[in-house]
Amino acid sequence: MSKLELLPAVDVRDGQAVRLVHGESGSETSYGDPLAAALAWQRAGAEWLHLVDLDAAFGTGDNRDQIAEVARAMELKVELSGGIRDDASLAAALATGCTRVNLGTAALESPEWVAGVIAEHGDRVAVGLDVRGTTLRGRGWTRDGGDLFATLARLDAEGCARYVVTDIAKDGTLQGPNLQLLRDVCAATDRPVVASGGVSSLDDLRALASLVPEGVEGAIVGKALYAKAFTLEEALEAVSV
Ligand SMILES: O=C(O)c1ccccc1NCC(=O)[C@H](O)[C@H](O)COP(=O)(O)O
Repeated sequence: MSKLELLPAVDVRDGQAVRLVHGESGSETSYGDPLAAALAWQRAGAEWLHLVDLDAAFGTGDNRDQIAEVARAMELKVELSGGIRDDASLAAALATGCTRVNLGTAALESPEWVAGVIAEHGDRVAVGLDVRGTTLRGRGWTRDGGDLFATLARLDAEGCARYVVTDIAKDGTLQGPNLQLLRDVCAATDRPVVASGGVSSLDDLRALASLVPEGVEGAIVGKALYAKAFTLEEALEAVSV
């Protein structure tokens, strides 16, 4: 059985590594220099980094140069997210050498463009399914964007390689992941799923690891690492079996 991949998160707002609560703009706690945070996760043994440009996601500017600097400095695999919605932002994201990009809003608002991107870039593209209940949210999670399962069926038919599934109600709250949502998504698709939002403990990671046979491939971990609920070394050890 494959082990659960762990993706420590570096979310960048106004040039700083931050964590939000429920993804809400204005709820930031700052954790300093994004490059320092990313290098710390790399030194601790991470194989992946989940790197988010929150300003690009919210439409309040971007941290494109800094994000590119972080991505280029990494030896590990990078999943890049936030505000990738057109040819220019996609080209800039791919040019960082990241392993894959995560499309969110575009999958809801520009389905034809996203279908073309999936057809052209295959496994280098994941789609973020950010939900409240089973309603998708776009534009930095501020606007409704349709039904989760209808969108999933469309993206599956278009050949989407992978989904990053976030329960917004859990994100940044340290309340544990929404395991039922993940089971439901895994039951609806044969594509791998990366779980995001709410991890609070090593037991949460073990619970997510138990869903690997159902299709959960990885878990993004943000707040718990910054709040020192556990170390990344402990997390990697917890999911190593
Ligand atoms: O990923 C995005 O594009 C995004 C857009 C708008 C708000 C938040 C966004 N991402 C947040 C994350 O990816 C978090 O780092 C991740 O869900 C970790 O959550 P947690 O472990 O609960 O801190």
